[in-house]
Amino acid sequence: MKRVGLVGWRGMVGSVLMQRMLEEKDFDLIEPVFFTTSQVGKTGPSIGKDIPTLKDAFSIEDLKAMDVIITCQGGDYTNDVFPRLRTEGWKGYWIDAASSLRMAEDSVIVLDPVNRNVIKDALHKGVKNYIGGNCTVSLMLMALGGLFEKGYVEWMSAMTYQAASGAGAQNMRELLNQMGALKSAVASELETPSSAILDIDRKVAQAMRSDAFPTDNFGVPLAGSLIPWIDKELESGQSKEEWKGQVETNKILGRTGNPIPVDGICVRIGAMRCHSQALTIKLNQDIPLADIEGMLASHNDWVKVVPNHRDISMKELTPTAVTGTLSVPVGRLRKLNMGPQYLGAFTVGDQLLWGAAEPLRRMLRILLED
Ligand SMILES: NC(=O)C1=CN([C@@H]2O[C@H](COP(=O)(O)OP(=O)(O)OC[C@H]3O[C@@H](n4cnc5c(N)ncnc54)[C@H](OP(=O)(O)O)[C@@H]3O)[C@@H](O)[C@H]2O)C=CC1
Ligand SMILES: N[C@@H](CC(=O)OP(=O)(O)O)C(=O)O
Repeated sequence: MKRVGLVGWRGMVGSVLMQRMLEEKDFDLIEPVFFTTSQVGKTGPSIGKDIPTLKDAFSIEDLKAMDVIITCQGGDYTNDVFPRLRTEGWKGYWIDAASSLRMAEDSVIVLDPVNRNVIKDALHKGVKNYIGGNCTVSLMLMALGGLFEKGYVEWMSAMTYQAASGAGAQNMRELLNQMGALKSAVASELETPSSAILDIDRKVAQAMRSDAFPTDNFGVPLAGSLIPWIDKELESGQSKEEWKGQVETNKILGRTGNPIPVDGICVRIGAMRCHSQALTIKLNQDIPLADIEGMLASHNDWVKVVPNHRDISMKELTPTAVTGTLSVPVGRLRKLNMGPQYLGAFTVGDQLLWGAAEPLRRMLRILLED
């Protein structure tokens, strides 16, 4: 049995990974060893079998004893520990949720329903580093994999509506506290049906702009508003989240030259853990809509084509419908006014499942099969 070290299993992404590994009985197939940066020697999680107490996630000696390490601990941890482990001669497989190593030459971005061939090729060539993709990119490819697989995408623009969870657990709490603060600011008016809506609106705006509004994590209000910037600012004028769209999509698809252009604007909105994206796709030929729907629907087991009608879109193509599930609905599919090669689409996905944890545990399964 492979000895698999788990780092970051207690965090938000790590907890979702643990839940999925338990559901899929992954622990039956491995000898798990749990690591921590803060609780060395304490009892590990309950996984239905005996495990050693928690080991030090900074101990290169302990980490070196692993055949595989899966980490959801974050980029700072990766940047610190990974180079030291490799310098010390560790030859095991590194599976990571953080972005640090994604664009490295000796790594593969894993999303096996889309790039199983790229992963398999890399394994046979001896590649040891397998990194989960950016959540918006992975969710977009799960939805549109059918079109990319057939080579029909000339370029794509993604306008995103990203959930609070992408910024971290504290940000999810802050979003809810902001919602609560807004409700409290107008609680009595809301209970009085005759109160004027513009007075309510003025009080809400005042609350959002007041210094007392809870913004320690986001820096600005999100509830009742939005944030049109995610991640760092780049010289190109893109946010780093927007930059990832093209480079990661092309790397996942295994395209080395002649990248498919992908660009857009990434926006944080007040959803909890589902990212949504409005996509404009330029096809390289005029493909009938029914064929496009068929290609998308048959690409993988999780994508679901939602017919382009009002009621079903409102019910099934939303964060409310998708949250906590592996389903990736794609809908609002129609040819745009710009011409028959221009396709509009809208997709939603849980950014902690297919956007973060699920590709990692599936990579472990591929290693166990290999
Ligand atoms: N959030 C996201 O959407 C995505 C995140 N990622 C990557 O995953 C990394 C981890 O993200 P995320 O899971 O959100 O990070 P968290 O902040 O939830 O967890 C990170 C670590 O913090 C420590 N920790 C300290 N206090 C607590 C506590 N009260 N509860 C739980 N853990 C605690 C744990 O380490 P210990 O047990 O060692 O103390 C834990 O592993 C990110 O840095 C990013 O690189 C990737 C894709 C999406
Ligand atoms: N940047 C994403 C979350 C994330 O962690 O992305 P990455 O894994 O590319 O750093 C968001 O804020 O929604």
